[in-house]
Amino acid sequence: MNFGEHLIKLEHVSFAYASAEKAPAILQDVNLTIRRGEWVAIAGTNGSGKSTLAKLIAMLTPATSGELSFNIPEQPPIQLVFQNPDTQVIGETVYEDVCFGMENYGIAEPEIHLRAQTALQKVGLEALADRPVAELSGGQKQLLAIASCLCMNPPALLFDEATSMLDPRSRHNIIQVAQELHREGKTIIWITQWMDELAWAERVVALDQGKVAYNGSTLDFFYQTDEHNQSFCDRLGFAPPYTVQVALSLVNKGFKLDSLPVTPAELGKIVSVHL
Ligand SMILES: Nc1ncnc2c1ncn2[C@@H]1O[C@H](COP(=O)(O)OP(=O)(O)OP(=O)(O)O)[C@@H](O)[C@H]1O
Repeated sequence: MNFGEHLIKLEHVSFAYASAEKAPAILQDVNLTIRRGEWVAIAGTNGSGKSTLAKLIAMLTPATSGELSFNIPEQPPIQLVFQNPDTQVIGETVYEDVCFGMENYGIAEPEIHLRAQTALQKVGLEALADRPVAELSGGQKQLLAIASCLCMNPPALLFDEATSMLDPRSRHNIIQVAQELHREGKTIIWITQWMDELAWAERVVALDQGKVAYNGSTLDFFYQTDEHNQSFCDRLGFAPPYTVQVALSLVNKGFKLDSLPVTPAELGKIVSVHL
């Protein structure tokens, strides 16, 4: 797949907290390019530096050394969806909340209304516009957080473990909304510890103790093995998603699969050829 020009580029970027001078840097010599329209997943164990990298990419904190360049004329360039939607909710009602950021940006009233309606529709919350935010479920609050981001019309959205507090149905909803936004051309940066969520990404960047341990295709992350028959996913200490486990088990039993799946739908298609 061909992506547009680079949106964000990190060259030899390191980050250390001033308060932890003697400890190793949280991010070490990170080189990374994110292109316009791409879906990049950033994975890694607890403490590997994912959220720190998110803060740098979102310009919330400066790097200690190295260079970050942004090729984003739009304002605001990136919007973030955090793990806990309660940290992002400000308004009393759904409608008020979704309008808050736009008011702060000085967007004119008729435009605010139009954007709010469009964004709420996109995440399926239009019927709840007058509902107090306090009465929303966690999943609905997360959809509201996404709607608030969309109102600002950023070219890129960064989801920092945005599904980790949600039940499977709400998780599915959020992923579907993100997929739709990606189809519309938004750049998606998806931070996660859920290996099955990597399936939607075009590229996986895996962090290990602050360093980029892998930067490549999702397929290779799960299926390319070293001399010890360990994939990148195995080496980072994660269990591969169920789809990959089933495919590997079929291959081990002697099935010749035409291609290797990362999503359940791909697995279904491949297996149906053998029926
Ligand atoms: N304010 C701080 N001062 C010093 N060290 C910090 C601070 N905030 C985070 N750290 C350390 O930075 C490291 C990376 O944290 P970060 O939150 O980026 O990791 P993460 O991969 O997002 O982890 P998780 O999956 O648990 O959210 C951790 O070792 C953490 O303890």
